[in-house]
Amino acid sequence: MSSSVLEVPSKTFTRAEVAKHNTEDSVWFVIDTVVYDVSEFLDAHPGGEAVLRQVAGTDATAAFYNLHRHEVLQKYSDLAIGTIEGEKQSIITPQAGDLSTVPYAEPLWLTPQFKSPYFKDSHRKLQKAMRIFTDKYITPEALEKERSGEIVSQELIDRMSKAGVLHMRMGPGKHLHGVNLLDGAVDGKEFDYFHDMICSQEAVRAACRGFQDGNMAGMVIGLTCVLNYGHKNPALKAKVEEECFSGKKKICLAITEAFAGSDVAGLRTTAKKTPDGKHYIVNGTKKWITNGVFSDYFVTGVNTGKGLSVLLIPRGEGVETKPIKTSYSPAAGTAYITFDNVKVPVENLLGEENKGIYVILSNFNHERWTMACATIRYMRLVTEECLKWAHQRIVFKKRLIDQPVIRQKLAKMIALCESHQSWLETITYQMCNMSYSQQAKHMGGPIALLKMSCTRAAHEIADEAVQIWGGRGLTQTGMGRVIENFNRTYKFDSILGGAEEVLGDLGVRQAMKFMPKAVL
Ligand code: HEM
Repeated sequence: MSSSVLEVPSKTFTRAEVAKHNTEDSVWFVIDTVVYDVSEFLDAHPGGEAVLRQVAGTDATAAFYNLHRHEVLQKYSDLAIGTIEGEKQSIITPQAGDLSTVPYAEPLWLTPQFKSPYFKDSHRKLQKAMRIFTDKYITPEALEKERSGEIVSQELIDRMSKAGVLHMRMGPGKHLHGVNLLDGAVDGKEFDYFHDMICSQEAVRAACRGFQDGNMAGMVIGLTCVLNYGHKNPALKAKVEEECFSGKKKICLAITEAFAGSDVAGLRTTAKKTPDGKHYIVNGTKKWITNGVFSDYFVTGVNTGKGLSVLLIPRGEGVETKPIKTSYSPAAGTAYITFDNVKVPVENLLGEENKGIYVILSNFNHERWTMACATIRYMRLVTEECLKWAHQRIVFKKRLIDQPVIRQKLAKMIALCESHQSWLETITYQMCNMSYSQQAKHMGGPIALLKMSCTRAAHEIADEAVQIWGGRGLTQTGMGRVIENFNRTYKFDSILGGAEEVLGDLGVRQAMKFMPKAVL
Protein backbone atom coordinates (compact mmCIF):
# COMPACT_ATOMS: atom_id res chain seq x y z
CA MET A 1 0.00 0.00 0.00
CA SER A 2 1.50 3.31 -1.09
CA SER A 3 -0.92 5.64 0.73
CA SER A 4 0.74 8.75 2.00
CA VAL A 5 0.01 12.19 3.31
CA LEU A 6 -0.24 15.45 1.37
CA GLU A 7 3.02 16.79 -0.01
CA VAL A 8 3.42 20.27 1.47
CA PRO A 9 6.28 22.79 1.91
CA SER A 10 8.71 21.80 4.68
CA LYS A 11 8.39 25.11 6.58
CA THR A 12 6.97 24.79 10.13
CA PHE A 13 4.87 27.17 12.26
CA THR A 14 3.53 27.19 15.80
CA ARG A 15 -0.21 27.32 16.41
CA ALA A 16 0.35 30.71 18.09
CA GLU A 17 1.85 32.05 14.85
CA VAL A 18 -1.14 30.81 12.84
CA ALA A 19 -3.56 32.41 15.32
CA LYS A 20 -2.16 35.87 14.46
CA HIS A 21 -3.33 35.53 10.84
CA ASN A 22 -6.96 36.43 11.35
CA THR A 23 -6.81 39.94 9.97
CA GLU A 24 -8.35 41.76 7.02
CA ASP A 25 -5.23 41.11 4.89
CA SER A 26 -4.10 37.75 6.13
CA VAL A 27 -6.22 34.60 6.60
CA TRP A 28 -4.49 31.38 7.62
CA PHE A 29 -5.86 28.20 9.19
CA VAL A 30 -4.86 24.62 9.90
CA ILE A 31 -6.33 21.46 8.37
CA ASP A 32 -4.88 18.20 9.66
CA THR A 33 -1.68 19.96 10.87
CA VAL A 34 -1.12 21.59 7.46
CA VAL A 35 -1.10 25.41 7.45
CA TYR A 36 -3.05 27.10 4.63
CA ASP A 37 -2.75 30.73 3.59
CA VAL A 38 -6.04 31.54 1.83
CA SER A 39 -5.63 35.33 1.81
CA GLU A 40 -5.51 35.40 -2.01
CA PHE A 41 -8.14 32.65 -2.38
CA LEU A 42 -10.95 34.39 -0.44
CA ASP A 43 -12.63 35.73 -3.58
CA ALA A 44 -12.26 32.47 -5.47
CA HIS A 45 -13.56 30.12 -2.73
CA PRO A 46 -16.80 28.49 -4.04
CA GLY A 47 -18.22 28.50 -0.49
CA GLY A 48 -17.62 32.25 -0.12
CA GLU A 49 -15.26 34.52 1.78
CA ALA A 50 -17.20 34.86 5.04
CA VAL A 51 -16.90 31.20 6.05
CA LEU A 52 -13.13 31.27 5.61
CA ARG A 53 -12.83 34.43 7.67
CA GLN A 54 -14.87 32.79 10.45
CA VAL A 55 -12.16 30.14 10.94
CA ALA A 56 -9.16 32.44 10.37
CA GLY A 57 -6.31 31.64 12.77
CA THR A 58 -7.89 28.42 14.04
CA ASP A 59 -7.84 24.68 13.44
CA ALA A 60 -10.46 24.21 10.70
CA THR A 61 -10.08 20.44 10.27
CA ALA A 62 -13.57 19.46 11.46
CA ALA A 63 -15.23 22.36 9.60
CA PHE A 64 -13.40 21.47 6.39
CA TYR A 65 -14.17 17.74 6.35
CA ASN A 66 -17.79 18.40 7.20
CA LEU A 67 -18.12 20.12 3.81
CA HIS A 68 -15.42 18.93 1.39
CA ARG A 69 -13.87 15.82 -0.11
CA HIS A 70 -10.22 15.31 0.75
CA GLU A 71 -9.34 15.55 -2.96
CA VAL A 72 -10.09 19.31 -2.78
CA LEU A 73 -6.88 19.70 -0.76
CA GLN A 74 -4.91 17.80 -3.40
CA LYS A 75 -6.27 20.07 -6.10
CA TYR A 76 -5.52 23.27 -4.17
CA SER A 77 -2.20 22.11 -2.73
CA ASP A 78 -0.53 25.42 -3.64
CA LEU A 79 -2.46 27.07 -0.78
CA ALA A 80 -0.48 25.02 1.76
CA ILE A 81 2.51 26.90 3.20
CA GLY A 82 3.84 24.39 5.75
CA THR A 83 2.92 22.33 8.81
CA ILE A 84 2.58 22.77 12.56
CA GLU A 85 5.89 22.19 14.34
CA GLY A 86 6.21 18.74 15.94
CA GLU A 87 2.86 17.45 14.58
CA LYS A 88 2.13 14.87 11.88
CA GLN A 89 -0.67 14.62 9.31
CA SER A 90 -3.06 11.80 10.14
CA ILE A 91 -5.40 11.84 7.13
CA ILE A 92 -4.46 9.41 4.36
CA THR A 93 -4.07 10.71 0.83
CA PRO A 94 -4.71 7.78 -1.52
CA GLN A 95 -2.21 7.22 -4.33
CA ALA A 96 -2.99 5.85 -7.79
CA GLY A 97 -3.56 2.11 -7.47
CA ASP A 98 -4.23 2.01 -3.73
CA LEU A 99 -6.84 -0.26 -2.23
CA SER A 100 -9.35 1.48 0.00
CA THR A 101 -9.00 0.93 3.73
CA VAL A 102 -12.69 1.64 4.37
CA PRO A 103 -14.46 -1.56 5.56
CA TYR A 104 -16.45 -3.22 2.73
CA ALA A 105 -15.05 -0.77 0.18
CA GLU A 106 -13.27 -3.59 -1.64
CA PRO A 107 -14.70 -7.00 -2.55
CA LEU A 108 -13.72 -9.69 -0.03
CA TRP A 109 -11.07 -11.19 -2.31
CA LEU A 110 -9.16 -7.89 -2.20
CA THR A 111 -9.42 -7.52 1.55
CA PRO A 112 -6.16 -8.79 3.13
CA GLN A 113 -7.73 -10.81 5.97
CA PHE A 114 -10.01 -12.84 3.66
CA LYS A 115 -9.28 -15.68 1.22
CA SER A 116 -10.87 -16.66 -2.06
CA PRO A 117 -10.58 -19.86 -4.13
CA TYR A 118 -11.12 -18.01 -7.42
CA PHE A 119 -8.25 -15.58 -7.78
CA LYS A 120 -4.69 -16.38 -8.92
CA ASP A 121 -1.60 -14.19 -9.02
CA SER A 122 -2.39 -12.96 -12.53
CA HIS A 123 -5.81 -11.74 -11.33
CA ARG A 124 -4.18 -9.80 -8.52
CA LYS A 125 -1.52 -8.39 -10.84
CA LEU A 126 -4.13 -7.33 -13.36
CA GLN A 127 -6.29 -5.74 -10.66
CA LYS A 128 -3.38 -3.64 -9.46
CA ALA A 129 -2.36 -2.61 -12.99
CA MET A 130 -5.93 -1.82 -14.02
CA ARG A 131 -6.51 0.25 -10.90
CA ILE A 132 -3.41 2.32 -11.54
CA PHE A 133 -4.47 2.77 -15.18
CA THR A 134 -7.98 3.83 -14.12
CA ASP A 135 -6.80 6.20 -11.39
CA LYS A 136 -4.15 7.81 -13.59
CA TYR A 137 -5.81 8.01 -16.99
CA ILE A 138 -9.51 7.08 -17.01
CA THR A 139 -10.85 8.87 -13.92
CA PRO A 140 -9.39 12.37 -14.58
CA GLU A 141 -10.71 12.35 -18.15
CA ALA A 142 -14.03 10.80 -17.11
CA LEU A 143 -14.66 13.58 -14.59
CA GLU A 144 -13.88 16.26 -17.14
CA LYS A 145 -15.90 14.75 -20.01
CA GLU A 146 -18.86 13.73 -17.86
CA ARG A 147 -19.24 17.42 -17.00
CA SER A 148 -18.52 18.91 -20.41
CA GLY A 149 -20.45 16.26 -22.32
CA GLU A 150 -17.60 15.89 -24.80
CA ILE A 151 -16.70 12.44 -26.06
CA VAL A 152 -13.67 10.37 -25.04
CA SER A 153 -10.36 11.77 -26.35
CA GLN A 154 -8.33 10.06 -29.06
CA GLU A 155 -5.39 10.29 -26.65
CA LEU A 156 -7.12 8.04 -24.10
CA ILE A 157 -8.30 5.64 -26.81
CA ASP A 158 -4.72 5.37 -28.11
CA ARG A 159 -3.43 4.77 -24.61
CA MET A 160 -6.03 2.04 -23.99
CA SER A 161 -5.17 0.45 -27.31
CA LYS A 162 -1.44 0.43 -26.56
CA ALA A 163 -1.98 -1.02 -23.08
CA GLY A 164 -4.30 -3.76 -24.39
CA VAL A 165 -7.23 -2.34 -22.39
CA LEU A 166 -9.41 -2.08 -25.51
CA HIS A 167 -8.68 -5.72 -26.30
CA MET A 168 -9.42 -6.92 -22.76
CA ARG A 169 -12.79 -5.17 -22.71
CA MET A 170 -13.96 -7.74 -25.29
CA GLY A 171 -13.46 -10.62 -22.85
CA PRO A 172 -11.41 -13.82 -23.24
CA GLY A 173 -10.54 -14.99 -26.75
CA LYS A 174 -8.00 -15.28 -29.55
CA HIS A 175 -7.96 -11.51 -30.03
CA LEU A 176 -5.85 -11.37 -26.84
CA HIS A 177 -3.21 -13.87 -27.91
CA GLY A 178 0.15 -12.20 -28.33
CA VAL A 179 -1.11 -8.79 -27.18
CA ASN A 180 0.86 -7.07 -24.42
CA LEU A 181 -1.74 -6.58 -21.68
CA LEU A 182 -0.85 -3.83 -19.22
CA ASP A 183 2.87 -4.53 -19.34
CA GLY A 184 2.47 -8.26 -19.04
CA ALA A 185 0.05 -8.26 -16.08
CA VAL A 186 -1.58 -11.33 -17.65
CA ASP A 187 -0.83 -13.56 -20.63
CA GLY A 188 -3.58 -13.22 -23.25
CA LYS A 189 -3.92 -17.01 -23.42
CA GLU A 190 -4.64 -17.21 -19.69
CA PHE A 191 -7.14 -14.35 -19.67
CA ASP A 192 -10.41 -15.71 -18.26
CA TYR A 193 -13.74 -14.29 -17.14
CA PHE A 194 -12.33 -13.34 -13.74
CA HIS A 195 -9.76 -11.13 -15.51
CA ASP A 196 -12.62 -9.78 -17.58
CA MET A 197 -14.64 -9.07 -14.41
CA ILE A 198 -11.66 -7.23 -12.91
CA CYS A 199 -11.35 -4.94 -15.96
CA SER A 200 -15.06 -4.02 -15.76
CA GLN A 201 -15.07 -3.56 -12.01
CA GLU A 202 -11.94 -1.43 -11.89
CA ALA A 203 -12.92 0.90 -14.74
CA VAL A 204 -16.32 1.65 -13.20
CA ARG A 205 -14.63 3.22 -10.18
CA ALA A 206 -14.33 6.45 -12.21
CA ALA A 207 -18.01 6.88 -11.21
CA CYS A 208 -19.09 8.65 -14.39
CA ARG A 209 -21.84 6.51 -15.90
CA GLY A 210 -22.26 8.48 -19.14
CA PHE A 211 -18.54 8.54 -19.87
CA GLN A 212 -18.31 4.86 -18.95
CA ASP A 213 -20.62 4.03 -21.87
CA GLY A 214 -18.93 6.62 -24.06
CA ASN A 215 -15.64 4.90 -23.41
CA MET A 216 -16.05 2.30 -26.17
CA ALA A 217 -19.06 0.40 -24.76
CA GLY A 218 -20.31 0.28 -28.35
CA MET A 219 -17.22 -1.68 -29.30
CA VAL A 220 -17.72 -4.17 -26.46
CA ILE A 221 -21.15 -5.11 -27.80
CA GLY A 222 -20.67 -4.38 -31.51
CA LEU A 223 -17.23 -5.67 -32.46
CA THR A 224 -18.06 -9.06 -30.90
CA CYS A 225 -20.53 -9.71 -33.73
CA VAL A 226 -17.76 -9.05 -36.27
CA LEU A 227 -15.28 -11.29 -34.42
CA ASN A 228 -17.80 -14.13 -34.07
CA TYR A 229 -19.67 -13.88 -37.38
CA GLY A 230 -17.40 -12.03 -39.80
CA HIS A 231 -15.64 -15.18 -41.06
CA LYS A 232 -17.39 -15.18 -44.47
CA ASN A 233 -15.43 -12.09 -45.36
CA PRO A 234 -12.02 -12.57 -43.68
CA ALA A 235 -10.45 -9.48 -45.29
CA LEU A 236 -13.19 -7.20 -43.97
CA LYS A 237 -13.12 -8.90 -40.56
CA ALA A 238 -9.35 -8.42 -40.28
CA LYS A 239 -9.59 -4.79 -41.41
CA VAL A 240 -12.35 -3.85 -38.94
CA GLU A 241 -10.66 -5.74 -36.12
CA GLU A 242 -7.36 -3.96 -36.72
CA GLU A 243 -9.00 -0.54 -37.06
CA CYS A 244 -11.04 -0.91 -33.87
CA PHE A 245 -8.34 -2.44 -31.68
CA SER A 246 -5.85 0.20 -32.80
CA GLY A 247 -8.41 2.87 -31.89
CA LYS A 248 -8.45 4.33 -35.41
CA LYS A 249 -12.13 3.59 -35.92
CA LYS A 250 -15.14 3.26 -33.62
CA ILE A 251 -17.96 0.78 -33.85
CA CYS A 252 -21.37 0.40 -32.23
CA LEU A 253 -24.32 -1.98 -32.09
CA ALA A 254 -27.46 -0.57 -33.72
CA ILE A 255 -30.42 -2.79 -32.95
CA THR A 256 -32.99 -0.85 -30.93
CA GLU A 257 -35.65 1.22 -32.67
CA ALA A 258 -38.33 3.62 -31.56
CA PHE A 259 -40.79 0.90 -32.65
CA ALA A 260 -39.15 -2.00 -30.83
CA GLY A 261 -36.97 -1.92 -27.70
CA SER A 262 -36.28 -5.32 -26.18
CA ASP A 263 -38.54 -6.90 -28.86
CA VAL A 264 -35.89 -7.43 -31.54
CA ALA A 265 -38.26 -9.47 -33.73
CA GLY A 266 -40.32 -6.33 -34.40
CA LEU A 267 -37.58 -4.32 -36.18
CA ARG A 268 -38.70 -2.11 -39.07
CA THR A 269 -35.38 -1.11 -40.63
CA THR A 270 -35.39 -2.92 -43.96
CA ALA A 271 -32.59 -4.24 -46.18
CA LYS A 272 -33.60 -5.18 -49.72
CA LYS A 273 -31.22 -6.79 -52.18
CA THR A 274 -30.54 -4.97 -55.46
CA PRO A 275 -31.57 -6.87 -58.64
CA ASP A 276 -27.92 -7.80 -59.32
CA GLY A 277 -27.71 -9.33 -55.82
CA LYS A 278 -24.56 -7.36 -54.98
CA HIS A 279 -25.92 -4.89 -52.45
CA TYR A 280 -28.56 -4.35 -49.81
CA ILE A 281 -30.43 -1.07 -49.75
CA VAL A 282 -31.09 -0.15 -46.13
CA ASN A 283 -33.89 2.17 -44.97
CA GLY A 284 -35.03 2.90 -41.44
CA THR A 285 -34.11 4.36 -38.07
CA LYS A 286 -32.39 3.33 -34.86
CA LYS A 287 -32.77 4.90 -31.44
CA TRP A 288 -30.72 5.04 -28.20
CA ILE A 289 -27.57 3.79 -29.93
CA THR A 290 -24.64 4.08 -27.52
CA ASN A 291 -21.57 5.64 -29.23
CA GLY A 292 -23.62 6.11 -32.41
CA VAL A 293 -22.78 9.81 -32.52
CA PHE A 294 -19.08 9.16 -33.16
CA SER A 295 -19.02 5.64 -34.64
CA ASP A 296 -17.55 4.76 -38.02
CA TYR A 297 -19.22 1.33 -38.19
CA PHE A 298 -22.77 0.31 -37.25
CA VAL A 299 -23.51 -3.36 -36.59
CA THR A 300 -27.12 -3.04 -37.59
CA GLY A 301 -30.18 -5.25 -37.11
CA VAL A 302 -32.29 -5.20 -40.31
CA ASN A 303 -35.41 -6.88 -41.56
CA THR A 304 -34.56 -8.91 -44.69
CA GLY A 305 -38.10 -10.03 -45.46
CA LYS A 306 -38.11 -13.49 -43.96
CA GLY A 307 -36.42 -12.57 -40.73
CA LEU A 308 -33.77 -10.52 -38.98
CA SER A 309 -30.26 -10.12 -40.40
CA VAL A 310 -27.20 -8.23 -39.18
CA LEU A 311 -25.23 -5.93 -41.48
CA LEU A 312 -21.97 -4.12 -40.89
CA ILE A 313 -22.71 -0.63 -42.22
CA PRO A 314 -19.86 1.87 -42.56
CA ARG A 315 -20.65 5.55 -42.03
CA GLY A 316 -21.21 7.07 -45.47
CA GLU A 317 -23.85 8.37 -47.84
CA GLY A 318 -27.37 8.10 -46.42
CA VAL A 319 -26.24 7.46 -42.80
CA GLU A 320 -27.03 10.26 -40.39
CA THR A 321 -26.58 10.39 -36.63
CA LYS A 322 -27.78 12.96 -34.18
CA PRO A 323 -27.38 13.07 -30.41
CA ILE A 324 -30.25 12.13 -28.09
CA LYS A 325 -30.44 13.94 -24.80
CA THR A 326 -30.81 11.35 -22.04
CA SER A 327 -30.49 11.62 -18.27
CA TYR A 328 -26.84 10.71 -18.42
CA SER A 329 -23.98 12.66 -19.98
CA PRO A 330 -23.77 13.34 -23.73
CA ALA A 331 -20.27 11.86 -23.28
CA ALA A 332 -21.98 8.50 -23.97
CA GLY A 333 -22.59 9.59 -27.57
CA THR A 334 -26.17 8.24 -27.58
CA ALA A 335 -27.62 8.61 -31.08
CA TYR A 336 -30.71 8.58 -33.22
CA ILE A 337 -29.69 7.13 -36.57
CA THR A 338 -31.37 7.35 -39.94
CA PHE A 339 -30.51 5.08 -42.85
CA ASP A 340 -31.76 6.58 -46.08
CA ASN A 341 -31.23 4.31 -49.12
CA VAL A 342 -27.86 3.23 -47.80
CA LYS A 343 -26.06 0.90 -50.23
CA VAL A 344 -24.26 -1.90 -48.37
CA PRO A 345 -22.24 -4.67 -50.11
CA VAL A 346 -23.72 -8.14 -49.47
CA GLU A 347 -20.27 -9.18 -48.17
CA ASN A 348 -21.03 -7.05 -45.09
CA LEU A 349 -23.66 -9.53 -43.92
CA LEU A 350 -22.66 -11.00 -40.54
CA GLY A 351 -23.80 -14.60 -40.15
CA GLU A 352 -26.63 -15.97 -42.30
CA GLU A 353 -29.39 -13.97 -43.94
CA ASN A 354 -32.61 -14.07 -41.87
CA LYS A 355 -30.71 -15.76 -39.02
CA GLY A 356 -29.34 -12.59 -37.47
CA ILE A 357 -30.98 -13.42 -34.17
CA TYR A 358 -28.08 -15.85 -33.53
CA VAL A 359 -25.56 -13.06 -34.17
CA ILE A 360 -27.32 -10.82 -31.67
CA LEU A 361 -27.90 -13.54 -29.10
CA SER A 362 -24.26 -14.63 -29.30
CA ASN A 363 -23.18 -11.72 -27.16
CA PHE A 364 -26.20 -11.16 -24.93
CA ASN A 365 -24.91 -13.24 -22.03
CA HIS A 366 -21.53 -11.54 -22.00
CA GLU A 367 -23.08 -8.09 -22.34
CA ARG A 368 -25.50 -8.66 -19.46
CA TRP A 369 -22.83 -10.22 -17.29
CA THR A 370 -20.51 -7.23 -17.97
CA MET A 371 -23.31 -4.88 -16.95
CA ALA A 372 -23.80 -6.86 -13.74
CA CYS A 373 -20.04 -6.64 -12.99
CA ALA A 374 -20.14 -2.86 -13.39
CA THR A 375 -23.39 -2.26 -11.52
CA ILE A 376 -22.28 -4.36 -8.55
CA ARG A 377 -18.96 -2.49 -8.32
CA TYR A 378 -20.66 0.89 -8.62
CA MET A 379 -23.03 -0.15 -5.79
CA ARG A 380 -19.99 -0.82 -3.63
CA LEU A 381 -18.43 2.52 -4.48
CA VAL A 382 -21.64 4.27 -3.43
CA THR A 383 -21.66 2.27 -0.20
CA GLU A 384 -18.03 3.28 0.44
CA GLU A 385 -18.93 6.94 -0.09
CA CYS A 386 -21.81 6.57 2.39
CA LEU A 387 -19.60 4.91 4.99
CA LYS A 388 -17.04 7.71 4.68
CA TRP A 389 -19.69 10.44 4.81
CA ALA A 390 -21.54 8.90 7.76
CA HIS A 391 -18.22 8.69 9.58
CA GLN A 392 -17.30 12.35 9.06
CA ARG A 393 -20.58 14.25 8.79
CA ILE A 394 -21.77 15.89 12.02
CA VAL A 395 -25.43 16.79 12.44
CA PHE A 396 -27.48 17.24 15.61
CA LYS A 397 -24.07 17.28 17.39
CA LYS A 398 -23.38 13.66 16.43
CA ARG A 399 -21.74 11.90 13.53
CA LEU A 400 -24.28 10.36 11.16
CA ILE A 401 -22.82 6.93 11.92
CA ASP A 402 -23.88 7.38 15.56
CA GLN A 403 -27.55 7.33 14.48
CA PRO A 404 -29.06 3.79 14.46
CA VAL A 405 -31.30 4.70 11.52
CA ILE A 406 -28.23 5.42 9.38
CA ARG A 407 -26.53 2.18 10.48
CA GLN A 408 -29.63 0.26 9.35
CA LYS A 409 -29.37 1.79 5.90
CA LEU A 410 -25.67 0.98 5.68
CA ALA A 411 -26.28 -2.60 6.81
CA LYS A 412 -28.76 -3.10 4.00
CA MET A 413 -26.38 -1.57 1.43
CA ILE A 414 -23.43 -3.69 2.55
CA ALA A 415 -25.52 -6.86 2.48
CA LEU A 416 -26.70 -6.12 -1.07
CA CYS A 417 -23.12 -5.51 -2.27
CA GLU A 418 -21.71 -8.63 -0.65
CA SER A 419 -24.49 -10.96 -1.78
CA HIS A 420 -24.41 -9.79 -5.39
CA GLN A 421 -20.62 -9.91 -5.64
CA SER A 422 -20.65 -13.48 -4.29
CA TRP A 423 -23.34 -14.51 -6.76
CA LEU A 424 -21.39 -12.81 -9.58
CA GLU A 425 -18.21 -14.71 -8.65
CA THR A 426 -20.11 -18.03 -8.56
CA ILE A 427 -21.54 -17.37 -12.03
CA THR A 428 -18.16 -16.21 -13.33
CA TYR A 429 -16.60 -19.46 -12.11
CA GLN A 430 -19.18 -21.44 -14.07
CA MET A 431 -18.45 -19.37 -17.19
CA CYS A 432 -14.72 -20.12 -16.81
CA ASN A 433 -15.49 -23.83 -16.74
CA MET A 434 -17.96 -24.11 -19.61
CA SER A 435 -17.63 -24.16 -23.38
CA TYR A 436 -19.43 -21.46 -25.32
CA SER A 437 -22.34 -23.81 -26.14
CA GLN A 438 -22.63 -24.99 -22.53
CA GLN A 439 -22.77 -21.36 -21.46
CA ALA A 440 -25.46 -20.66 -24.04
CA LYS A 441 -27.50 -23.57 -22.67
CA HIS A 442 -27.00 -23.12 -18.94
CA MET A 443 -25.99 -19.54 -18.20
CA GLY A 444 -28.57 -17.40 -20.05
CA GLY A 445 -31.09 -17.78 -17.22
CA PRO A 446 -28.75 -17.27 -14.24
CA ILE A 447 -27.07 -14.25 -15.88
CA ALA A 448 -30.47 -12.72 -16.68
CA LEU A 449 -31.59 -13.19 -13.06
CA LEU A 450 -28.31 -11.79 -11.74
CA LYS A 451 -28.62 -8.63 -13.86
CA MET A 452 -32.29 -8.25 -12.90
CA SER A 453 -31.49 -8.65 -9.22
CA CYS A 454 -28.51 -6.32 -9.15
CA THR A 455 -30.38 -3.47 -10.80
CA ARG A 456 -33.14 -3.92 -8.20
CA ALA A 457 -30.42 -3.75 -5.54
CA ALA A 458 -29.00 -0.64 -7.24
CA HIS A 459 -32.45 0.93 -6.94
CA GLU A 460 -32.48 0.28 -3.17
CA ILE A 461 -28.92 1.50 -2.74
CA ALA A 462 -29.47 4.70 -4.74
CA ASP A 463 -32.55 5.45 -2.67
CA GLU A 464 -30.86 4.91 0.71
CA ALA A 465 -27.70 6.73 -0.38
CA VAL A 466 -29.57 9.90 -1.31
CA GLN A 467 -31.37 9.83 2.04
CA ILE A 468 -28.03 9.60 3.83
CA TRP A 469 -26.52 12.46 1.80
CA GLY A 470 -29.52 14.77 1.62
CA GLY A 471 -29.14 17.68 -0.81
CA ARG A 472 -25.55 16.70 -1.60
CA GLY A 473 -26.85 13.46 -3.09
CA LEU A 474 -28.72 15.60 -5.61
CA THR A 475 -25.81 17.92 -6.43
CA GLN A 476 -23.53 17.23 -9.39
CA THR A 477 -20.38 18.86 -7.98
CA GLY A 478 -18.71 18.59 -4.61
CA MET A 479 -18.92 15.83 -2.03
CA GLY A 480 -22.04 14.00 -3.16
CA ARG A 481 -21.21 13.77 -6.86
CA VAL A 482 -20.83 9.95 -6.87
CA ILE A 483 -24.22 9.54 -5.20
CA GLU A 484 -25.86 12.01 -7.57
CA ASN A 485 -24.37 10.29 -10.61
CA PHE A 486 -25.44 6.85 -9.43
CA ASN A 487 -28.96 7.94 -8.51
CA ARG A 488 -29.39 9.63 -11.88
CA THR A 489 -27.99 6.78 -13.95
CA TYR A 490 -28.55 3.37 -12.31
CA LYS A 491 -31.73 3.04 -14.37
CA PHE A 492 -29.70 2.69 -17.56
CA ASP A 493 -28.60 -0.72 -16.39
CA SER A 494 -32.12 -1.84 -15.61
CA ILE A 495 -33.17 -1.05 -19.20
CA LEU A 496 -30.15 -1.56 -21.50
CA GLY A 497 -29.24 -5.10 -22.49
CA GLY A 498 -32.73 -6.35 -21.61
CA ALA A 499 -35.19 -4.69 -19.22
CA GLU A 500 -35.49 -6.09 -15.70
CA GLU A 501 -38.93 -7.60 -16.41
CA VAL A 502 -37.79 -9.26 -19.65
CA LEU A 503 -34.77 -10.74 -17.93
CA GLY A 504 -36.72 -11.99 -14.92
CA ASP A 505 -39.14 -13.71 -17.23
CA LEU A 506 -36.29 -15.17 -19.29
CA GLY A 507 -34.63 -16.54 -16.16
CA VAL A 508 -37.74 -18.42 -15.10
CA ARG A 509 -38.58 -19.64 -18.62
CA GLN A 510 -35.03 -20.97 -19.02
CA ALA A 511 -35.33 -22.79 -15.70
CA MET A 512 -38.62 -24.36 -16.78
CA LYS A 513 -36.84 -25.97 -19.73
CA PHE A 514 -35.09 -28.17 -17.20
CA MET A 515 -38.18 -28.88 -15.12
CA PRO A 516 -38.68 -32.67 -14.77
CA LYS A 517 -41.75 -33.98 -16.58
CA ALA A 518 -42.94 -35.92 -13.53
CA VAL A 519 -45.45 -34.26 -11.23
CA LEU A 520 -43.55 -33.44 -8.02
C1 HEM B 1 -7.77 25.20 1.71
C2 HEM B 1 -9.01 25.30 2.13
C3 HEM B 1 -10.24 25.21 1.30
C4 HEM B 1 -10.40 24.97 -0.03
C5 HEM B 1 -9.32 24.71 -1.07
C6 HEM B 1 -11.82 24.99 -0.30
C7 HEM B 1 -12.40 24.74 -1.54
C8 HEM B 1 -13.74 24.59 -1.75
C9 HEM B 1 -14.34 24.09 -2.95
C10 HEM B 1 -13.58 23.64 -4.19
C11 HEM B 1 -15.67 24.09 -2.77
C12 HEM B 1 -16.75 23.63 -3.81
C13 HEM B 1 -17.35 22.32 -3.37
C14 HEM B 1 -16.43 21.13 -3.47
O1 HEM B 1 -15.81 20.95 -4.51
O2 HEM B 1 -16.36 20.34 -2.53
C15 HEM B 1 -15.93 24.61 -1.46
C16 HEM B 1 -17.18 24.78 -0.91
C17 HEM B 1 -17.41 25.24 0.35
N1 HEM B 1 -16.48 25.51 1.31
FE1 HEM B 1 -14.50 25.41 1.07
N2 HEM B 1 -12.49 25.24 0.86
C18 HEM B 1 -11.56 25.39 1.86
C19 HEM B 1 -11.80 25.62 3.19
C20 HEM B 1 -13.04 25.81 3.74
C21 HEM B 1 -13.31 26.01 5.13
C22 HEM B 1 -12.26 25.98 6.22
C23 HEM B 1 -14.66 26.18 5.23
C24 HEM B 1 -15.52 26.44 6.45
C25 HEM B 1 -15.20 26.81 7.56
C26 HEM B 1 -15.24 26.12 3.93
C27 HEM B 1 -16.56 26.24 3.64
C28 HEM B 1 -17.14 25.93 2.44
C29 HEM B 1 -18.54 25.93 2.20
C30 HEM B 1 -19.64 26.33 3.18
C31 HEM B 1 -18.72 25.48 0.90
C32 HEM B 1 -20.04 25.27 0.18
C33 HEM B 1 -20.37 23.83 0.48
C34 HEM B 1 -21.59 23.27 -0.18
O3 HEM B 1 -22.11 23.89 -1.12
O4 HEM B 1 -21.98 22.18 0.24
N3 HEM B 1 -14.23 25.87 3.04
N4 HEM B 1 -14.75 24.88 -0.86
